[in-house]
Amino acid sequence: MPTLISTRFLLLVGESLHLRRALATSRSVLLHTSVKCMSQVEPNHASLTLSSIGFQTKTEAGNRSTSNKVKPFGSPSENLKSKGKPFGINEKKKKVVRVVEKQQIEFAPFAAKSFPELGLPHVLIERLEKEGFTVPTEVQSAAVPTILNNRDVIIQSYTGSGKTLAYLLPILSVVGPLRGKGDDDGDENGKNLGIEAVIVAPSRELGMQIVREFEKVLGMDKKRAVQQLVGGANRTRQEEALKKNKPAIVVGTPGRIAELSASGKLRTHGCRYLVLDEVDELLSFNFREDMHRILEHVGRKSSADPNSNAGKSERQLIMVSATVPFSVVRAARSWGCDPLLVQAKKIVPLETVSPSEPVSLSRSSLPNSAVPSQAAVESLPPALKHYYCVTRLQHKVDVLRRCIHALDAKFVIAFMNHTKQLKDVVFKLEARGMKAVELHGDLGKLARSTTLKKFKNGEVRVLVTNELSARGLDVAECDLVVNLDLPTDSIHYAHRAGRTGRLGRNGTVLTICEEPEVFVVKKLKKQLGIPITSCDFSEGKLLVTEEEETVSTSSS
Ligand SMILES: Nc1ncnc2c1ncn2[C@@H]1O[C@H](COP(=O)(O)OP(=O)(O)OP(=O)(O)O)[C@@H](O)[C@H]1O
Repeated sequence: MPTLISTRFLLLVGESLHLRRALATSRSVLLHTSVKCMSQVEPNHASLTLSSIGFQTKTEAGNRSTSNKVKPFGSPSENLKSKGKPFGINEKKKKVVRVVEKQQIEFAPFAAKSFPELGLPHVLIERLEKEGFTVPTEVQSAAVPTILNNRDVIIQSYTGSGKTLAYLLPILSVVGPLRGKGDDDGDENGKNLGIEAVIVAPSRELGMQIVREFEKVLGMDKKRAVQQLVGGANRTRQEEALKKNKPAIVVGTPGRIAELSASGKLRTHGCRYLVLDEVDELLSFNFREDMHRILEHVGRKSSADPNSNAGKSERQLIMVSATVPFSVVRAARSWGCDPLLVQAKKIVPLETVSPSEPVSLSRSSLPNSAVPSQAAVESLPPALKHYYCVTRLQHKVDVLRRCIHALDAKFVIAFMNHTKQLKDVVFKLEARGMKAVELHGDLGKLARSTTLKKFKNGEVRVLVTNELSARGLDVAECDLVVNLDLPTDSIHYAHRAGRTGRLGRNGTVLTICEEPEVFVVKKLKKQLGIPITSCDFSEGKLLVTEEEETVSTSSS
């Protein structure tokens, strides 16, 4: 079984950049062999376990022998070295290759109890501890070792389950100042490695939030390793910062990244990671041209370079969303290299996902009378409570106010479909003594960030907004989401609802609708496989006005 053995090689040679790059160059061939190898282990395309793709936790190693010094297969140094017969490595280096026997693995760390189990570098774990991150979430337990093992992935897990750290941690294990090996500013020779990771997000708010998450883990003194490149901000200043700070990681919106790349100010051909956060949104028509440029250029050798495999992908592609329609699966198959679908409790090759069994919510695959699938349920945090209240259009804001009082909600996000109506709702709430503020894309960058800050600080109780805030916005304390207008489909419902109940917290979602719209709520209920209970508000209390229907969920 030569292919299986080759994927278990550990190289004893130093971890030079050239070696890493060369290893990366050989990815497509090696990943191909590893998938072949997996199909032998899992002949019926059953869910893969981390162990079946070559991971072992420290705990497991420790259980066998306290003197066992073999690191988990997921640890960054081995990952970079365990690529079998690397392309472009000279014979001398090949001779110092040693085979480490495959460890017997009893279980996979899908619910790891600590970050060290995931094979992250010590320095990174220290930083996580300082910031209060001690236990990985389920999706982090599954995704971190998989990404460290250099696999292209789609990470799908419900809103607020910690998907950002799920890709941020393996990236910081390999690039930037906290990586496993090397000095702060570059490779072993102090040479700057250029941009090594590009993270793309569909909105400025989300882009800036991802930057803050990186900065939190990097710490004050190393935060210049990441730079934001979002639209709406001063482009010249961003260009100057790129030159001065020489960041290893950039996070931005498609337009600004594509613009800077086209102008030659952002060089990403040598980039090792391309992350598409909220990938289903990035696939939308609006971003088509910019995404095309990004996918064609980031981590791909220029055709002008005679020594390169022009256009050949060396980058590792990481796609992320709570909702993964089949269009994303199709796109991932063509952009990625044998991608895996990583969910909280299972990892499967994307090849095994079919349109009839969607990964999660899919417009096309959920007919009107769709029976809810387990996958659909997986887009929403389990602890959320869903209600709807029927009223006339002119009374909607009053119902909103009564709901806030009844639930004593402190951080409320109210969604509407049209920007022009936001101001009116803010005005009505303020007139009734409730502090509110509007947030939408027509506001300037500064106004948007000031507004968000006010909401996060608790200076205002209600954020009245549109679809702009539905994706990714992370306000941990948000305890109530209200749909003042119906979302256009179940995907939009899921992302709006996901602004509350983050990371296991409780949260309530209320949809306020008119009588003729009730059938839409019932349709959402079926598609999402959740109870959405009819309610009313009276004497400062929430009253359930309908027997909760039992919603059957297929547990396939
Ligand atoms: N292991 C952890 N321990 C404690 N807090 C965590 C952990 N992982 C993530 N968090 C925090 O949980 C919050 C939600 O994480 P994140 O925004 O990454 O969720 P998400 O799954 O990407 O949500 P969405 O789908 O809405 O974008 C963040 O504030 C993050 O800092």
